[in-house]
Amino acid sequence: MSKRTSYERSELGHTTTKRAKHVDENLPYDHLQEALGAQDEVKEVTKVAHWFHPKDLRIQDNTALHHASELAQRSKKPLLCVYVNCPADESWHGTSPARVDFMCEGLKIMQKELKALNIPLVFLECEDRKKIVNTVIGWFQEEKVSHVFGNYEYEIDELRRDIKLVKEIGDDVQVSLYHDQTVIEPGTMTTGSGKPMKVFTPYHKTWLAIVKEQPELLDTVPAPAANPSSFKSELKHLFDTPAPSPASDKQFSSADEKKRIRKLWPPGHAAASKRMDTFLKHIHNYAATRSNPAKDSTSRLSAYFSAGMYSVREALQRVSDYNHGSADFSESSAKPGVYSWVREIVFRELYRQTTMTTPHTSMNMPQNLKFDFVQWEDDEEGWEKWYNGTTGEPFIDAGMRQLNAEAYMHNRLRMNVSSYLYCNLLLDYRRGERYFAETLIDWDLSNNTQGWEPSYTVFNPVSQAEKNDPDGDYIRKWVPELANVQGKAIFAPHARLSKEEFDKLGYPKPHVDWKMTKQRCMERFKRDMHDAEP
Ligand SMILES: Cc1cc2nc3c(=O)[nH]c(=O)nc-3n(C[C@H](O)[C@H](O)[C@H](O)COP(=O)(O)OP(=O)(O)OC[C@H]3O[C@@H](n4cnc5c(N)ncnc54)[C@H](O)[C@@H]3O)c2cc1C
Repeated sequence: MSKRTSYERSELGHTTTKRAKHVDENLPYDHLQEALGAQDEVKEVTKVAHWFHPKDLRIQDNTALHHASELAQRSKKPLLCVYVNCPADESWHGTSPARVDFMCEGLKIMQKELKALNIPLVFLECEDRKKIVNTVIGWFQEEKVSHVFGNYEYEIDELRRDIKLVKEIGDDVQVSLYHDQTVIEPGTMTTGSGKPMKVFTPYHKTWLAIVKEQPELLDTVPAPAANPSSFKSELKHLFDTPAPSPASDKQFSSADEKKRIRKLWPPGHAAASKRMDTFLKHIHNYAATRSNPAKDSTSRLSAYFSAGMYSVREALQRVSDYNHGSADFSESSAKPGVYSWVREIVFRELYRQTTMTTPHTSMNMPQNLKFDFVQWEDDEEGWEKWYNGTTGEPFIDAGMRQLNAEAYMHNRLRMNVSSYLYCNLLLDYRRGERYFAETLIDWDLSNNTQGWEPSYTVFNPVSQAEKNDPDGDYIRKWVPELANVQGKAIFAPHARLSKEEFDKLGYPKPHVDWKMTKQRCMERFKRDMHDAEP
């Protein structure tokens, strides 16, 4: 993948902890609610538009699109769809070439699907991310749109974008936003004292109870109804605007790479649905095998959820059908595979709630602000070895090589390589977080920032590999230098083989001593965080 490995200060840069706390106390989401509530109702419908964002790229079970369609049908007015392509926004967020290509191909599929319903999907180009709102408002005015629909995005910049939209769109256009990314609306699950829940175990328990009580939360909505065919000629100028293609800094490094990634990750709702079919055939094994990366037994649906090509409601509907029609996904009622998979979806739900209710997590700041006081090291050699997968720790190197080859990494490895980066190499975790964003096809700000949230747990890559890759097959697959190493030596070849045997492999010796660097990390965290006052 043609990707960058050194980042500008502004890309990793972050605000002060004081400012972070201020933002948390003045939620952009609340300001957006206020702005939406202050709008006058626009009674006369001229045209209805749905504005797609990079997280709702599907026409099936798309909440805002469905409501837009209903209004258009009721008022017998045309439904139009729009997407603003802003490469500068993608670069700002660090979106990977694989993900940009996946989205561009997905948009082409949607344009065709919508055209078959006589609904145009118009692509607007915008060079400056600060001008996205003005670009789209200009188009709404040109097309005399009276009602705009969209789904919420919970990251701070996107909430601010929508605040600007509502405030600047003018009195004769009404904006309506819907919750679409989750089963339970973010922000609504609160503790006894009315604060948003942040701890997984109680959140999970409550989530399971709510969904069991209200299985209708998993109901899906139909794709939009067709515009009358006469609109096809009336709105001729809106059909077939050229779909965006990846910008020059988002190109694959070779035609081979493009072919390989596209084969691994075919875009669109139909491809996601097929993947779900396959996964349901194996879901019974999920609890037992999900942590073994060699088994590759997880759903690999994350790219589809993160681009919104598949809705979690639709996925959970399918799981509920498998679960004998029941939305009781608790440990005591559901099969272990079902319980365990839904639990991961609940992590995803909690992380969206956290993004919305702790907005500083979208600002390159750790959730626990004390981690912002840690003095990180400048081990450039370690950094280079980490991203190339040549640290000399086989499990870490296998994970990083999978990431570089597939634009995806198994969850167990994500946990290990992140811990290795900020604990053992003691490098700023934000560098790894950004590298993930610029490489993963499934990059998702909520899951990525919260996956990278630093902690005191230091994973031991040798015992982790012994436990989760017991036969060493995952390591053998991704680190071919070790393909012929037998037995337990595969997990720590430098320590477990003779010097002569090791030297023949052409594999590097460990860049750092794990035990010593664990100790260094504990001392550093304690030293820098103990008296820190965010
Ligand atoms: C450091 C780090 C960074 C991560 N970055 C991302 C990211 O950018 N995008 C992303 O989608 N996930 C991220 N994850 C979470 C997780 O690794 C991936 O969602 C998972 O590996 C995707 O594979 P799958 O679809 O086969 O998952 P499955 O095991 O089939 O799980 C089903 C779905 O549940 C959700 N999910 C699974 N695990 C988690 C988790 N730990 N946290 C939140 N949601 C989860 C995903 O949407 C996933 O598709 C990260 C985890 C870590 C530790």
